[in-house]
Amino acid sequence: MRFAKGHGTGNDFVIVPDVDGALDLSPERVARLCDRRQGIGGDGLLRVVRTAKHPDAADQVGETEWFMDYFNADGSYAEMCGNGVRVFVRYLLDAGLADGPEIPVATRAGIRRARVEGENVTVDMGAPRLLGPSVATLGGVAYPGIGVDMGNPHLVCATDALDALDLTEAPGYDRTLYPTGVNVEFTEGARMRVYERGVGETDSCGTGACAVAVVALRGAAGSTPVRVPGGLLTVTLDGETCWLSGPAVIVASGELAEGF
Ligand SMILES: N[C@@H](CCC[C@H](N)C(=O)O)C(=O)O
Repeated sequence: MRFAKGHGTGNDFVIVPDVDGALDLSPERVARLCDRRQGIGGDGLLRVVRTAKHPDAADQVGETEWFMDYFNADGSYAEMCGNGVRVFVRYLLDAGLADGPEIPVATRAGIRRARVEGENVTVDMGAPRLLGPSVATLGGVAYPGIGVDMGNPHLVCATDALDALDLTEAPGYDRTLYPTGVNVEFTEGARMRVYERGVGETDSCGTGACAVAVVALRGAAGSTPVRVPGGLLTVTLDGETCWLSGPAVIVASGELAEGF
C-alpha cells in the first residue's frame, strides 16, 4: 500500500491514495496507521478517492473528481478538516492527479474550493454558523466560550494564560449541545491552542482557526492572522464565506510494509 505524509502548520496527515475506493480502512486500521510509535503517525488520515467510487460523495459526482475521505487519528470520521483539504490539494498536485491553481475537493461537508499560490493553499471554507454561548471545563476551571460550526463543531474560549493550560486532558463540554463531540479552541489575543475531537492537542486546526477568527471579528468582514503552535494561518471573512490560508507541504512518500 502506497502512502504519503504531509502537514499544514504542523497538523499532520497520513495520505492514502485509494482512487477506486478498494481499500478496507476500518477505524482500527486508521488508528494503527496514525499511531506515532507503532505506525506512520498523524493527527488524521486522508484517503484520496474518486467521488464516483465513494458512497459519501455520491451527490458531488460531476462537480469534482476527488473526495477527501477524512478520519481522525482514533479512526473516527469528521465532516471537515481545513488543514486536511489544504494538504489534500497539495498531494493532488504533487501526484499529478489534478492541475492547479484552482482545485475543488468533495468532502462530507460539501465542496471546498482551493487555490494554490506557491507554498500557500487557500480554501473557501464556506459560511460559518454561530452556535451560541457554551462552556468548556479544564482542570476544574470553567471557560465560557462561543460555539461555531465550520462544517464540524467548535467551541472557542478565551483565556489569559494560554501557555499554562494542560491540554493532555480532554476539556469537558455540554454533551446536549455537542452530542457528537466538539473541538475546543483556547485563545489569547491572536494565538490559539486546540484540543481536537478524536485526536487530542494538535499543533494546528484549520477549521478551528476559522472559528477563532469568526469570534474575534464578531462575524464582520475582515482578515486576521491566527498563530497556532505549528505556524501561522490567515483567515478572511467577506460577509458570505470564510477563507483559510497557509502553507501545506508533502514531506515523504513510501510503501507500507507487507502485513502491516
Ligand atoms: N485538524 C482539522 C480538524 C479535524 C477534524 C476534527 N478533529 C473533528 O473531529 O471535527 C482542521 O484542520 O480543520
